[in-house]
Amino acid sequence: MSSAAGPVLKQPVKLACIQLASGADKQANLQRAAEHVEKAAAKGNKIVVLPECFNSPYGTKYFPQYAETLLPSPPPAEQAPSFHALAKMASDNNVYLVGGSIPEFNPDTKKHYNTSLIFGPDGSLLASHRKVHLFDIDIPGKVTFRESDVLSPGNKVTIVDLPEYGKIAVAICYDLRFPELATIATRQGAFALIYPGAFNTTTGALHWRLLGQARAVDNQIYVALCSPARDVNADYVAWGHSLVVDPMAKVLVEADENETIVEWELETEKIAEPRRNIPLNTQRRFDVYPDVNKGKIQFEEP
Ligand SMILES: NC(=O)CC(=O)C(=O)O
Repeated sequence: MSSAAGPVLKQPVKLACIQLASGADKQANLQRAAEHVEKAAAKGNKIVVLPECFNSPYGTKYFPQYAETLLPSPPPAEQAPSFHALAKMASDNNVYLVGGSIPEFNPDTKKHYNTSLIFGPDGSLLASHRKVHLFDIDIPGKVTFRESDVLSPGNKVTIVDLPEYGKIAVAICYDLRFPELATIATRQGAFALIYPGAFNTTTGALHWRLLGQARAVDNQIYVALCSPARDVNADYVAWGHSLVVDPMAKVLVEADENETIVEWELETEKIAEPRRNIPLNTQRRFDVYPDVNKGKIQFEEP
């Protein structure tokens, strides 16, 4: 559904990306995430974001090992410790929590997914997003990765309504490279595109910041990218550099590669002004590009 009014941020809101250093111990990762969510909340952040695969190392061999079964929802505690830890982090700290992503297993279909769980301040699950575009690339001598060896893709654009603030869109890492998903989310009224992600030292150096700025300027809304901290001893070395970009594509805050929290207050007028001054929203020519999906099609997921 297209939002005639465009993206709306109802009031200023502080957003934090936690650039978490995580390792092989899931319980320790959850504990560390909880400590950082508490720190971010204590500084007034109301939307807190964790990185992709924050509860495990990132790699196809790890997905089945760390996967949790998330259905039925809410799942039994022993089946989904990360789900329950995230719910508690959100409710203990009264924040909206974009819970990075975790590997998910659906025992009915026998499929694995890379899934982000989004919780409200009361600890209830508001939405989940399964990575739509799987990270299958081969840059010889640099980085080869095939998520599709193990994972299945999600098949929807994920918009989450935060009643006091407005709508956010959540997608995961490689999804950032696909502008269509971002523009559909924007037309549905999202004021921010939030991507837990884990680019690497090859593609991160080339494209992470550029893509964050590109999605922001394409859509004239905020973009937040949340990476794990870099661990040079990991199988997959994350780029780090979590950042927040404004609707004019200015990078407002950016981490280096170390564990840290980046935060920024998002402002209503910072969205409204560029949209008044450069009114892309009313100038689109869908008559010239009729193959563009105007965001009406949503697929149900099992
Ligand atoms: N890890 C990803 O999903 C994406 C990535 O690293 C890239 O696009 O580059």
